[in-house]
Amino acid sequence: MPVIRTLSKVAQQALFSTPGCGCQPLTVAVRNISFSPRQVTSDASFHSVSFSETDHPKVLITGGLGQLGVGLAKMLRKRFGKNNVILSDIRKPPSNVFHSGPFIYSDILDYKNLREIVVNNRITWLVHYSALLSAVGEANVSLARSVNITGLHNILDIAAEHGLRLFVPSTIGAFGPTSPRNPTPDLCVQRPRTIYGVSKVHAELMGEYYHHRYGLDFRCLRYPGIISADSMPGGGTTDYAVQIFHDAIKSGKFECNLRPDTRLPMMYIDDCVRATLEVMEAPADTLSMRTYNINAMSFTPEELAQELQKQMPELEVTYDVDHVRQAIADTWPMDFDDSNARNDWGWKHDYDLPELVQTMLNYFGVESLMARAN
Ligand SMILES: NC(=O)C1=CN([C@@H]2O[C@H](COP(=O)(O)OP(=O)(O)OC[C@H]3O[C@@H](n4cnc5c(N)ncnc54)[C@H](O)[C@@H]3O)[C@@H](O)[C@H]2O)C=CC1
Ligand SMILES: CC(=O)[C@H](N)C(=O)O
Repeated sequence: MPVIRTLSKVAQQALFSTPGCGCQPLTVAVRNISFSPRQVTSDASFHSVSFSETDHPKVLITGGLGQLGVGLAKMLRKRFGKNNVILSDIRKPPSNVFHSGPFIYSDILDYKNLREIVVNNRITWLVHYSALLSAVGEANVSLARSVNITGLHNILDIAAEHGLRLFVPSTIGAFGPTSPRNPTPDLCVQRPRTIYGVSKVHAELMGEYYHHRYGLDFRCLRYPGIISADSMPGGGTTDYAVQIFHDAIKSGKFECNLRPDTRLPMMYIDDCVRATLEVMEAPADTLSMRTYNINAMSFTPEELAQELQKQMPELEVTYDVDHVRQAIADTWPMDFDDSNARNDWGWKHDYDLPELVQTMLNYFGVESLMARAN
C-alpha cells in the first residue's frame, strides 16, 4: 500500500503543480518508482542513457528519406561524426544516401523494432520526422491518423522509457481558420481542419504532457513551408514553392496550384536544420516553452515568381488552383510570430526571399552545368 500511496501522491503533484511553483520535479519521483508511460513485459530493462554519458549524442532520425531528413543528417554528421547519426525510413535509400552514413529500416508503427534500434545503438537523441503531410494526409486520412498519431505514441513511449531527448516538428498547419493569421503567435486558438494539423496539435500537447508528467526532454519547432534544392517535398500545401524552381529551370514555365495572392510563411532548408540543431542544443533553462514558432519570410506565389523573374525574365507562370490545397492554405498563418524563439534561444534566420532565390538558382545552375558536362 505505501507504494500505491506514494504513486498517487506523485500523480497529484503532477496534475496540480505549475511551472515555477517550487515543487520537486515530478520526473525524479516517477523514475525512482520505475513508473512507465507504457505497460511493458517484466523482462524489459528500464535504463536511462543520458546525453552526458557520451561525448556526442547518438542520434536516430525517423522518416529520414523525406524532404528534410537527409539535409539534417548531413549537418548533424558534420557536428557529431558520421557514425553517430542514423537515418531510418521504410523506403529504400538511394545509393548516395546509403553510402553517406548509417541507414536502418524502421517502421515507426513497429514498437518493438524501434525499441531494439534505440537499445542496440544506444540512441540518446531522437528526431522524429516520419509523417504524412497536409495534402497526402487529406487523401489518406486513416493512414495519416495511424502514422502521425499511433506512430507518435510509440515514439513518445520509447523516448520516455529510454531517457531520450526528443525532437518532433510541428507546422504552420497546426493552426486553423479561427487562429489569428497575420501574425500567428505561439499561444492562440488551434483548431486546424486537416488530419495533418490535428495530429500535429496532438503531438505538441502529448509531448508537453510527457515533459511535465514524465520529465521527457521534448522539444518542438513549428516549421513554416520548407524550400530545398536537392530534395523533393512529400505532398504538402507549400510544395509549389519548391516545384517552381524545378519547372522554371526545366521548361521556363510553371503552373501554380495556389492563387497568386496566397501568403504563407516559408524558410530555406539550411535555416530549418540549423534551427533544429540549435533548439536541441539549447540549455533547458533557456526554454521557457517546449513548442516554438520559427520563421524566416512570408511570400505569395506572385511575389516568388516576380523575384525569380528578376533573373529569369522569360519565366511564364500560370495558375490552376487545386481546391483542396487552396482551402488548406486559406486557413493557415500568413505570417508567423517567432519572437519567443528569437528571445529565448537566439533564433535568427539567414535567408530572406532574394537570398533564397539566388541560392536555389545557384544550385540549379551548378547542377545543369554538371549535367551538360556529363
Ligand atoms: N517539409 C516541410 O515543409 C515541413 C515539414 N514539417 C515536418 O517535418 C517532418 C519531415 O518533413 P518532410 O521531410 O518534408 O516529410 P516527407 O513527407 O518528405 O517525409 C516523411 C517520411 O516519413 C516516412 N514514413 C512514412 N510512414 C512511415 C512509417 N510508418 N515509418 C517510418 N517512416 C515513415 C516516409 O517514407 C517519408 O520518407 C514531418 O514531420 C513534417 O510534418 C513541418 C513543417 C514543414
Ligand atoms: C507546411 C507543412 O507542414 C508542409 N510543407 C505542408 O504543406 O503540408
